[in-house]
Parts: sequence; structure tokens; C-alpha cells
Amino acid sequence: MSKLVELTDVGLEADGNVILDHISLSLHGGEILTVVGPNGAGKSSLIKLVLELRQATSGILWRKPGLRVGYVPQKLHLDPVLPLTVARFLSLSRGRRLTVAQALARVGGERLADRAMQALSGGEMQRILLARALMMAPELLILDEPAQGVDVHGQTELYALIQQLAGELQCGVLMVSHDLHLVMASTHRVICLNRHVCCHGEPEQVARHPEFARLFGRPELAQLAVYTHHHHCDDEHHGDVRHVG
Ligand SMILES: Nc1ncnc2c1ncn2[C@@H]1O[C@H](COP(=O)(O)OP(=O)(O)OP(=O)(O)O)[C@@H](O)[C@H]1O
Repeated sequence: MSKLVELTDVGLEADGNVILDHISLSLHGGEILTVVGPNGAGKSSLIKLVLELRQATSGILWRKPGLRVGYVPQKLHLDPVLPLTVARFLSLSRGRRLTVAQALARVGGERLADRAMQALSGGEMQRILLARALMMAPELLILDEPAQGVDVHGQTELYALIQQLAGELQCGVLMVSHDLHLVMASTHRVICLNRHVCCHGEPEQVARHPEFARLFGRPELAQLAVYTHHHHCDDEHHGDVRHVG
């Protein structure tokens, strides 16, 4: 599968504070990478770097040239009195490659087409935001806590849907989640972030890593520590390479 994004030793500072320190990661098509970490760990900042909404202060951020990125934000702020149906909302997205009906079908939301956006439940809203991100047939889907405001059953369903879409569309998925245990079954790799990469690997390995256990308050799990570090020695930096710092 082709490489979509690669960060090599990336750092981000703002107002003299280190927000991200020596971050290295890569993501390929069809692969799901979940970023977990405590509040203030730099998860949203990392997503903003990959979205090119912020610029790294050091290191190299490479994106496949012309990469199509679909983004699902944590929340959508809508005017409560704005008359807007789901179909109309989806039709407003830029760079469309799918029809509204196709995007709704992808997320199992066909029956929601004529519903007012303001009348959607938390789970329905997240599906519609996902449908919007799919409208331009993304090669990379970026999701910032996609299951926020969704009950536990709905969260499990949503993560399963994301996993299904990544397989069907062969797009890469980069998502932030607060609950590794809910997302575990639906992700290939996990990065535990606390400004730097604390640990990195398959979900079971990260869940049992002492640093993860310390951050998430399960020190007893540290006894079970298994750690596999995946080195990415792939050096093909061509295309959209950005050298900074
Ligand atoms: N432009 C900025 N200037 C100064 N500090 C910033 C800036 N942007 C982010 N920060 C700080 O960087 C840290 C990381 O923020 P970020 O929102 O990336 O964390 P997060 O892991 O997404 O947190 P949360 O889980 O609470 O959403 C925070 O301490 C935040 O205050």
C-alpha cells in the first residue's frame, strides 16, 4: 500500500512551549492509526499538522503529493435556527466525487437525507460528518475523537464502521480517541502521545505498556508489560517534503 504521510522527528513549539517533540510516524493506505493520550498531550495539534493547518517548527512532514484528505471534526457548531437538511448539508461540501446518496449509503444513513441537521442524535451527527468527509473520496481520513457525544453502543458501531470503510475504500485513517479499550478492535496501530511518543505498536501491546498504564492510571498493568517498537527506516522522502527548523 502506498505511503500517505510521514513525519520524521517533527517538533512543534508555540509561545516558548514544546507542544510536540520528536514525533516520527508514517501511515499507509488501508491502515488505521489511533492516537491516544491525556488532555493537553498534543493530539489535536498533531492532527492540525497533518491537515496542514499548522506548521511544524522542526523536522520533516511529508504528504503524498495531491493527497485527498477527509476530516471529521470533534463537533460541528450549527446555528440552531438555520434550516438545513442533511442532504443540503452534504451537497455543500467541496471537491465532491460521490453523490449525496452514495455518501449516505456508505455510512448507513439513507433514511436521514431529509432530516434537519439540528434534529440528529449524537451518533447520527457523527455518521453524517463521516459521510461529508467521504464525499471527496479521500485517500486519508482524519477523525478527531469521532465518538464524542455517542453512547458506548453507538461508539462501538461507529468504530466498526470506520474500520469497514478503511477496508472497502483502502484509505488510511488517522484518528484520535480517548478510549483505547473501545477502539482496540478497530485499529491496526496505536500511538500513545504525551508531547512525545510514549509507546507505539499494536493495540494490545500499547494497552500493556507501563507508560500507557501510568498515564491512564492502571499501574498494575505495567507488570504485564510487553513492548514492541516499530522502527520506520523507510527513507523515501520525495514529493511534498517540508524541511523546517
Ligand atoms: N497556539 C498555541 N499556543 C500556545 N499553546 C498551545 C497552542 N496550541 C496548543 N497549545 C497547547 O498545547 C498543548 C496541546 O494541545 P492539544 O489541543 O494539541 O492537546 P490534546 O491532546 O488534543 O488535548 P485534549 O485531549 O484536551 O483535546 C496544550 O497545553 C495547549 O494549551
